Amino acid sequence: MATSEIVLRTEDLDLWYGEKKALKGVTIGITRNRVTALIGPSGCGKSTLLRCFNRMNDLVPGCRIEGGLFFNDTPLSDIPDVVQLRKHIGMVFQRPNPFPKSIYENVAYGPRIHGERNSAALDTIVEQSLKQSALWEEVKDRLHDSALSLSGGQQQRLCIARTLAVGPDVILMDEPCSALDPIATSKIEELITKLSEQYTVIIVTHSMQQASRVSDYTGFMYIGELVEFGETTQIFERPEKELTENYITGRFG
Ligand SMILES: Nc1ncnc2c1ncn2[C@@H]1O[C@H](COP(=O)(O)OP(=O)(O)OP(=O)(O)O)[C@@H](O)[C@H]1O
Repeated sequence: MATSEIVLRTEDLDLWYGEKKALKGVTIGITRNRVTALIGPSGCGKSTLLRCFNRMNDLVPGCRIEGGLFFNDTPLSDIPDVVQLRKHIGMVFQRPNPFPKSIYENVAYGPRIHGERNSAALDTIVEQSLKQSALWEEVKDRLHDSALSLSGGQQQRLCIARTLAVGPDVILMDEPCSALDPIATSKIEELITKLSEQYTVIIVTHSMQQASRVSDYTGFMYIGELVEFGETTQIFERPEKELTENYITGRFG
């Protein structure tokens, strides 16, 4: 595969939280404009790996990383400014976490931080981002209402809009539907599929159904190791490793 198709990559990546080794020799390449799902039992290191990609682990005391971690072939450690890095690699968390501000201000916040002051330009970014996150029709008449007045599913789509507003390449999603009901979940899943036309998405999920519905590639992790990685259909229909098969058939979890 041409390197240009790989947007993010790790090479023999180890990570420790103090004495505890949470990632063991993980090598993975994330394909541009595709959805990659990370699955595996609780505590296997899915979120840890996801957080490596936008250096969220930098903030964790005692966390140490060895091995390669690259964004478009540039080592992540060479990128001096994590604010700039996170403009390119945005993140959506498990629980929707809008700021206690208006819907408009939530989306305009990032572009403002990155220097956009023109109000017409901000209006355009807010409208486009809300359209891309499939929220515009529901909120266009109440942009100045508090974001906290939205439902959980709407708040999560607002958080996605907030990420899109700064023009990222990659969107990291850490169990984005785990706090949502089935209808809100299916809206987010539809959105993920649509977003992958333009963005690269990496999603951590506990739901194998969700991984098989939304992703092109799946990585199965177990106790800090990436046991198997490949096209989602292959992982779910013809896993190569017995451990993967045992997990996806529900023999342990
Ligand atoms: N900030 C931290 N400090 C110390 N240990 C941590 C920290 N974050 C995670 N860990 C440990 O690292 C291991 C991997 O955790 P991680 O959250 O990445 O797993 P996960 O697969 O995402 O789990 P879950 O599915 O339950 O969210 C676990 O043993 C966890 O306890």
